Amino acid sequence: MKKKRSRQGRSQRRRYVGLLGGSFNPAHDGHLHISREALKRLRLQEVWWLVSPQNPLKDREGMAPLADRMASAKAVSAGDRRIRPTDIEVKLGTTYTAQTLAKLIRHYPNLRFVWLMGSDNLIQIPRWRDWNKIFMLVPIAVFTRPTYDSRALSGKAAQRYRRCRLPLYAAGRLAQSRPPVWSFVSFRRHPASATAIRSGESG
Ligand SMILES: Nc1ncnc2c1ncn2[C@@H]1O[C@H](COP(=O)(O)OP(=O)(O)OP(=O)(O)O)[C@@H](O)[C@H]1O
Ligand SMILES: O=C(O)c1ccc[n+]([C@@H]2O[C@H](COP(=O)([O-])O)[C@@H](O)[C@H]2O)c1
Repeated sequence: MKKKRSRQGRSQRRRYVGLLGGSFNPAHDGHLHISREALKRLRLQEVWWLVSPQNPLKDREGMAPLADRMASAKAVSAGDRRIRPTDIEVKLGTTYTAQTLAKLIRHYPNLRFVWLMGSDNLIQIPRWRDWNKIFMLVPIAVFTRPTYDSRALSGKAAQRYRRCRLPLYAAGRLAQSRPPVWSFVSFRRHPASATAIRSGESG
C-alpha cells in the first residue's frame, strides 16, 4: 500500500516537456500556434524551442546567425512563460536530433520529453541521422501544416510506424505513452512559414 502511494507521488511530480526543434529563421506565429496546441492537447507543462545551431540538411547560406534567431525566438515567445527558447544544442555539442534527445534524456532524468514537429518534417525525417532511434526514444507529435499532410501521412515514416499511431482523441495520453508512439495533431492549421517571411510575404 505504502509502495503504491509513493509511486503515484513520483508520477505526479513528473514534468512533461515538448521539444520543438527548428531553425527559427525567423521565429513566427506558426511556432507559437503549434506550441500552444501542444501545451493544451498533449497536457504539457512546458515547450522548449531548440533553436538549432545548424540544421544538418539546410544550406548555411541565408541562415541568420544563431544569436539573431535566438533573439527572434525570444521576441515571439515573450508573452508565454511556458515556452522557452534555448540554444542548448550548442552546450550539448549536437546538431543531430537523435544525439540531442539521447543527451537531454540523460541530463534531465525527471523530465519526460515529447518531440514536436510540423507535418513537413514527418515527410523528411527518414533522411535524418538515426531516425528510427528518434521514434524509439520519445513520443512524437506531428502537427498539421498546410499542403504537407497527405504526403506526410502516406510517407515512409507514417507507414513504418502506422501501428504505433495514437488516434487524435487519445493525444492527451501521448506524453505518458511508451515509445515508439506518435500522433497526428490535426485541430487547426496555421499558414505561417519562415520561407514566406524571408521572401517578403506575410508568412
Ligand atoms: N505553420 C506551421 N504549422 C505547423 N508546423 C510548423 C509551422 N511552422 C513551423 N512549423 C514546424 O516548426 C518546426 C521548426 O520550423 P522552422 O523553424 O524550420 O520554420 P519553417 O517555417 O518551417 O522554416 P522554413 O520555411 O525556413 O523551412 C518544424 O518542425 C516545422 O515543421
Ligand atoms: O538529425 C538530423 O539528421 C536532422 C536533420 C534535419 C533536421 N533536423 C532537426 O529538425 C528540426 C527542424 O529543423 P528545421 O530547420 O526544419 O526547422 C531541428 O531541430 C533540426 O536540428 C535534424
